[in-house]
Amino acid sequence: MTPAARISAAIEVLADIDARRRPAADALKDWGLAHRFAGSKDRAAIASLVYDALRRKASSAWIMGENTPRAVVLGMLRLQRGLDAGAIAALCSGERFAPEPLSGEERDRLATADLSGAPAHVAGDFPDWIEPSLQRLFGGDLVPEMQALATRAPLDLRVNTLKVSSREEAHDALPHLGAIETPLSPLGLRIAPSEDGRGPAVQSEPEFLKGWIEIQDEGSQLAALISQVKPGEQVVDLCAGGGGKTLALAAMMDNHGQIYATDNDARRLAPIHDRLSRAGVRNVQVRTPRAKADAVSDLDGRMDCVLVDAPCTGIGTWRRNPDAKWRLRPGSLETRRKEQATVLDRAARLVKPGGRIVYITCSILPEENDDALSAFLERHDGFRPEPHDALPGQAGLQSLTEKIRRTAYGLQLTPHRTGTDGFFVAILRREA
Ligand SMILES: C[S@@+](CC[C@H](N)C(=O)[O-])C[C@H]1O[C@@H](n2cnc3c(N)ncnc32)[C@H](O)[C@@H]1O
Repeated sequence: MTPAARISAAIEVLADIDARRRPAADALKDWGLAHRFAGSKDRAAIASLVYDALRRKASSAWIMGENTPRAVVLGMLRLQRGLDAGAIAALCSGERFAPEPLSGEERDRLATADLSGAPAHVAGDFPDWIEPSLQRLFGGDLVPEMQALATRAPLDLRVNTLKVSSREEAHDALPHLGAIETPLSPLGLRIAPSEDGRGPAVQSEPEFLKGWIEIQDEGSQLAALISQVKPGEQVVDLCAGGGGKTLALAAMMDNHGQIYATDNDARRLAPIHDRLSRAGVRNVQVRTPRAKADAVSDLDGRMDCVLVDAPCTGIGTWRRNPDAKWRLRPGSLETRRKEQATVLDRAARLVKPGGRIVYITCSILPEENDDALSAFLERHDGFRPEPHDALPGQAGLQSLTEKIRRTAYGLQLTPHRTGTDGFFVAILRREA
């Protein structure tokens, strides 16, 4: 397919996403099935155009003066891909499979594209109804913070110290990936996003299959490190899902002590078994929930650490899932908040006197972070937030100290400040 035909296809897919209010991945898959002539490179390039358009949907529509799939793609080519009006006009030739030629107004707008005067939710590409919440966290940094969340994310890997002695060893075994060391996590390797947004097929690398590396954002690696779990501890990973954090904790504990990994959704937990065995983890007991029974009821009051990687809106991962931002609704935030209260209350019963709850979200909304914790502290006597100034240093992450944003109770990572996904981490200590 020609570059112009790929742009036409991206406009078509965006129209489908809008019309049927469906996830981008589903619309892209259907497009591929209906256009079998398109090869894998074409499909990847179209997906990349669609995701870039979703990242910059509001600002692209703003510069073009209308919110149609065509306007969003044209605006994105200008704002995100840096093409000038002439280059975009050359792509829109109107020839077979190419988009229709630019109108006079489109050409003018592309030539003078400018976001000055745009409201924050347009310049930062996010739904306007969350602006007051984000303003509470970011204040004057709101727009640069949200613009950073609208960029493409790199692919981060975590080196598994249960299998490899050092990050260098894994790095040297994978020279063809062109990875660099992540600046903040001592275990991370980073592969920059490519020009067309395609990543390497890391999951088919022999080193991946041998368990040397896992795909994990640096922010998620840091959140696990901040928990400071140690060999010999008794730990519940209450919202273990596919096990990203579980694997990181097991490596920190060097397979000593015990992690009980559970989740209320057995389907989400299912992939953990293969991942644990590939990673050489031997100190994790998976507790799969059966019907409505509590899978960890025998552990109440006995845990040194309960990790609550809470269900959340996932706003901190919008670089990777840009279509999620336009589907977020106030109702889903309310649902997540109730779930957060439920998991925190469950964690409180598991932790022993002197033990701790590590609360993590991949959100930047205060409602899901500090507010969830202050409501918890109102409901539960005998817990206090761990002073968070010292946490990065205690976790051996001095380089994080200057960069991280501190909130009332926790630490907030963001693409703008720490170059990671948006993660929140706080520790609540149960009094001894
Ligand atoms: C952010 S995801 C976990 C990601 C995972 N820890 C990782 O690092 O890959 C949140 C998880 O919480 C689970 N969850 C939601 N409500 C829960 C509850 N009441 N008890 C336990 N898990 C719950 C969801 O099924 C989901 O898998």
